[in-house]
This record gives sequence, C-alpha cells and structure tokens, in this order.
Amino acid sequence: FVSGSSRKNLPKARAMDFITSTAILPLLFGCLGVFGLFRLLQWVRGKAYLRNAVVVITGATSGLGKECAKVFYAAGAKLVLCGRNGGALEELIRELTASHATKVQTHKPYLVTFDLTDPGAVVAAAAEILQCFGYVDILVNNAGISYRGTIMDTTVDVDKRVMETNYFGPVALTKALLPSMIKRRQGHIVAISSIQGKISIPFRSAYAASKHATQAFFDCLRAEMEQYEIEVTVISPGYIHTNLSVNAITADGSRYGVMDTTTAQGRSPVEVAHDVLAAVGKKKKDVILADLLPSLAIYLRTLAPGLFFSLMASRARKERKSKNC
Ligand SMILES: NC(=O)C1=CN([C@@H]2O[C@H](COP(=O)(O)OP(=O)(O)OC[C@H]3O[C@@H](n4cnc5c(N)ncnc54)[C@H](OP(=O)(O)O)[C@@H]3O)[C@@H](O)[C@H]2O)C=CC1
Ligand SMILES: CCCCCCCCCCCCCCCC(=O)OCC(=O)COP(=O)(O)O
Repeated sequence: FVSGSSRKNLPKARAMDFITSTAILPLLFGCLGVFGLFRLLQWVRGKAYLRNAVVVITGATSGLGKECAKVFYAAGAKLVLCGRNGGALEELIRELTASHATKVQTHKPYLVTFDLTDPGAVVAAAAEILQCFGYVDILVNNAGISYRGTIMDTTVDVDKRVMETNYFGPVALTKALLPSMIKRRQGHIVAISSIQGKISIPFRSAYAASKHATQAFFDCLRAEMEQYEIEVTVISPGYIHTNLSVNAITADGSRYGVMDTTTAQGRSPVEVAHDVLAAVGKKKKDVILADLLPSLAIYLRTLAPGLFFSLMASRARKERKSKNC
C-alpha cells in the first residue's frame, strides 16, 4: 500500500535512485572537475599573458583608462601610459610606484603625451614607443569623448572632432603599431567601444556613430589579422561612473560639464577595469559589460528593429519635452 503523498514522491525517489545507482553522479562530478580545471588553467594562462607584457593604454589620465592602468600595472605589465595631460600621467605613475601591494614584479610605467586628433603626433608617439620598447604586446584604445546634442543643431566640425578622437585616432595608432606586431606574429589590439557601438540612442549621433565605426573597423581587423595570430578584443560597456558626461562636447563644441544621473549611477570604473583585464587575459573577441536592459536592447535592435525604433522615437519625444526643445 502506498499513501497519496508517497505516491506523489515516487517519481522523485526513482529519479534519485537512478542518479545514484548509475554513472550519472560520477559523470557530473567529473564534468565539474574538468570545467574547474579548465577555468584554473585559463586564469593561470591569463596571468602569465599579462606579466611583463608591454601594454599601451590611451586615455590613462582619468576614468576607465586610469583604473585599467592600475590593474594592468598590478598584473606585472610594462605600461606605456598615454594622454594629453602629462602632469596627470606623472601623478598616476607616482601613485602606482608608491604602492607595494602586489605579488608580482612590477615595472615603472613610461608616459607619452599626445593628442589623438593630431595624426602626426599619433605616428610620432608610436615611433617613440617602439624605439623605447622595441615592440608592443597589447594596445588598449581606451581614450574617448562623448557628445550631447540634436543632429540639426550640431556643426559638422563637432561630428568630425568626435570621430577624430574616438575613431580616426585609435585607427591611426593601431595602424602605426601593427607592422611591428605582424613582424613578430604577436600582438593584441583592444578597443573600448560602448553599448552605443551596438545600438544608437537619440541625441548621441556623433558618439554612437564613432562607436559603431569602431566596432566595424576592429571586427574587420580581427578577421584580417587572424593569419598573423594577432588578437582583437572589442569591449562594449554600459554606463560607467567617470567624467565622460562632464567632458562631453555639445552641438557647438562647448563642454557639456554635467555629471548625468545615468553616468553617476553607472558601474564603478574599478570593477569595469577588472573585467577588461579578464577579457584581455582570456583573449575574448567581443565583450558586452552591461546590465540586462541594454543587453536586451541589442537583441531587440536585431530581432525586432521596428519596435526598437519606436522605443527610441518615444525616448526622443520624452527628452525633447523635458528639455522644452
Ligand atoms: N563612462 C561611460 O559611461 C562609458 C565610457 N565608455 C568609453 O570608455 C572610454 C574611457 O572613457 P571614460 O574613462 O569614461 O571617460 P573620461 O572622460 O574619464 O576619460 C577619457 C580619457 O580620454 C582621453 N582623451 C580624450 N580626448 C583625447 C584626445 N583628443 N587625445 C588623447 N586623449 C584623449 C582623456 O585624456 P585627457 O583629456 O587627459 O587628454 C581621458 O583620459 C571612452 O572610450 C568611452 O567612450 C564606454 C561606455 C560607457
Ligand atoms: C525585450 C525587451 C527589451 C527592452 C529594451 C528596451 C530598450 C531600452 C533602451 C536601453 C538603452 C540603453 C542605452 C545604454 C547606453 C549606454 O550604456 O551607453 C554607454 C555610454 O557610452 C555612455 O555614454 P553617454 O555619453 O551617452 O553617457
């Protein structure tokens, strides 16, 4: 005789019997073990990959670039820190070399100051880096500016400035360093793009365009460089709590100067820098570092573009109304 509740539990009990009496349990533990071992191996390889590697980071004076400098430094990389503000870079180097909380051997970073919008300066900077180190293992194209404005109010000069900083500058630096990487058949190019390199939101035309161009260029590069074993990683973060919105330029080229709520509520740049380090160590090809909603929005743009465009139009209407324009 089997009571009602015991009858209900019968299939569960049989399933448990089956699992324990067959090879399923050892197989499950075996798989977990293999997976754990694989992750451990990946971690060890990532660490070795970054130790003593010559790593060039642009936009190292603030925000995500500064935090990337800290995590790559702690991982034992030989850093070349780039930016326009030499004083800020020197200060960062002092800060880095003063801390002794690392387990691996660290190296005093080298600094190069140049403006990414000046093609001659970019080529000269690449030559200086190669003369000093002989080669570059990893280039992190991080520097960038954002923008706020309506397309109709924005001068083409502003469109060009954003494109020069976010697209042509990184492209020029990458092209200047690639020949030496190709010769060694070794190297890794990283592009810090944005969720806005995958989807476009209203009042960000110049910025979203520059990030879409970045995604496209580095995707092409990945395919073309495979024959030389050169890795390409495109990283697309969501909002990060940095000065990006404060430093953004507006329709007439003036500084926006406002810390937007979305930026202030963004992820900590320290956390994002750790994610960047992990992605580079694992030689990931394309990484999205964002919450669920922006990630879903990317799928929506692909699978239901009409719906996505309606949502963006409504977003534009709301923003226009709130700003009375
Ligand atoms: N913050 C965010 O919400 C997000 C940021 N990103 C991306 O992350 C990257 C870093 O931005 P973030 O740290 O947030 O912003 P910050 O404004 O804090 O940092 C921008 C960096 O870029 C450098 N830079 C700007 N213009 C130039 C130029 N013409 N030549 C050389 N360097 C320049 C700045 O250096 P200096 O002015 O000292 O020369 C600064 O170090 C950017 O590519 C951005 O698009 C992506 C997604 C979200
Ligand atoms: C299946 C349901 C899907 C629902 C999707 C709804 C659509 C939601 C839209 C979400 C838009 C997210 C925009 C994220 C933008 C972003 O993260 O940008 C990062 C930056 O680069 C920030 O630069 P900014 O200068 O704009 O601050």
